Amino acid sequence: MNALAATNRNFMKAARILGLDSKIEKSLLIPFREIKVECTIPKDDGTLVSYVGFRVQHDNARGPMKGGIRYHPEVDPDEVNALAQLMTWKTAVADIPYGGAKGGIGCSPKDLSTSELERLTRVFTQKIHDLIGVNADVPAPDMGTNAQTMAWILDEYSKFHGYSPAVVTGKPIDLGGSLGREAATGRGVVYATEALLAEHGKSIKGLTFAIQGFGNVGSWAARLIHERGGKVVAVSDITGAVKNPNGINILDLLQHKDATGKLADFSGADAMDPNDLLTHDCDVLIPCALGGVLNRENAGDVKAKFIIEAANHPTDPEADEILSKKGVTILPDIYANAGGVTVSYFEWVQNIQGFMWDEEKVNQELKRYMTRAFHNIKGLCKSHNCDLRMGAFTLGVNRVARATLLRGWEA
Ligand SMILES: NC(=O)C1=CN([C@@H]2O[C@H](COP(=O)(O)OP(=O)(O)OC[C@H]3O[C@@H](n4cnc5c(N)ncnc54)[C@H](O)[C@@H]3O)[C@@H](O)[C@H]2O)C=CC1
Ligand SMILES: O=C(O)CCC(=O)C(=O)O
Repeated sequence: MNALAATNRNFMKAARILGLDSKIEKSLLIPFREIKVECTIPKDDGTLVSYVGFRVQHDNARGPMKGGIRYHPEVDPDEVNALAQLMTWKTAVADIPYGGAKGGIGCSPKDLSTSELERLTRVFTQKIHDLIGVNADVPAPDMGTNAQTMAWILDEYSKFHGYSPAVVTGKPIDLGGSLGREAATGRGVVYATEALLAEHGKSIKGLTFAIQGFGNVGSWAARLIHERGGKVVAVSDITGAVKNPNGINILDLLQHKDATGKLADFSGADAMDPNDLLTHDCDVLIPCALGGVLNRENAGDVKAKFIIEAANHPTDPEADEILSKKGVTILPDIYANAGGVTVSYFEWVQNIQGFMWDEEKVNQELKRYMTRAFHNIKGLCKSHNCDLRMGAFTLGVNRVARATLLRGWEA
């Protein structure tokens, strides 16, 4: 099932549990605005090449729209639409004053030079600058983008609108980025995991973890789990996969990856088939890469008892059903990976106030927001007798529906 059909299905299930009327349902499902732009840039050799960029602004009932920008060859309008909708529910679950948006460019960032990436980002910003803004829509990094990408957007946007650091989050610290934002999604994943495990009388220490994706989210989650005494027994990324039943030394693996650009040939672990990562023997599985990776083909073979959805939409609804029948507990994306956008909110607040928080305060507040959201979700699981995904969806959808009604937008 494609990402949009799956996301709509989860939304409809939540809407039924909440008893929303059909007018509200429709108003919440249809995106506020969908933008598609052509971005033509000269390559370093002088030839022209065109890319298609998207920004979907899903909903702004609770505040400015918020969400990352992805650079990946498989970016398509339906997926961006689904990811924008997920952002609306995610910001509401985290209870931060935002709506949802997402953007992307269909390109392969690893095949572009730094100057080509800069030109592409600047052209994309020129095409969307009048539709984003500090109080309208605030982009951030996602797969294939990073703090440097945000710096280029900030600079290009500022040429049109004056210096506006709060127009993007996930910026470099030197340009008003927040301490702790780079690690925030992975750190939030770890706080969420701790909250879930505590409910089951367990802790990270001594449990085994398999992690798919070793970029921003995966590498930070792995490092913090390792720090807490969890055993990361398998890690994969686009370059390959490694395993060690006694636990991989993540700091050494990070050094190896930095030095060689790949996971393979790491002396502290054995090579494994990346296709086996999701079904590897472990207590906790953390997908931190692409969407739709858990599906009806592999869900039956998953060995983990807990899945923490650090990636967006890693679990297809068919896999959801199979896994729940097997008794696997899934912590859903719109909660589990909300740490990134939560610290993005702290960054935006700091920029607007012109005041910088220290990292300890950022991490403390992040933990408070993640723990509060977990207890809010559990409360709804109890009252609606539903799983964690529906607990999170009903929490987010209800908050957005209430704001929509209060603003008189239901007609
Ligand atoms: N960066 C952020 O703050 C947030 C990211 N997310 C989600 O987390 C996921 C990862 O994002 P980032 O870490 O930021 O991206 P990234 O670009 O930093 O890293 C992506 C990682 O996935 C790996 N990967 C790509 N294709 C793969 C494959 N077929 N098999 C195994 N690994 C593969 C890459 O090699 C890389 O290690 C995405 O789903 C993103 O939407 C969610 C919330 C916030
Ligand atoms: O930090 C942000 O604004 C958005 C992060 C994001 O794209 C996500 O949570 O999926």
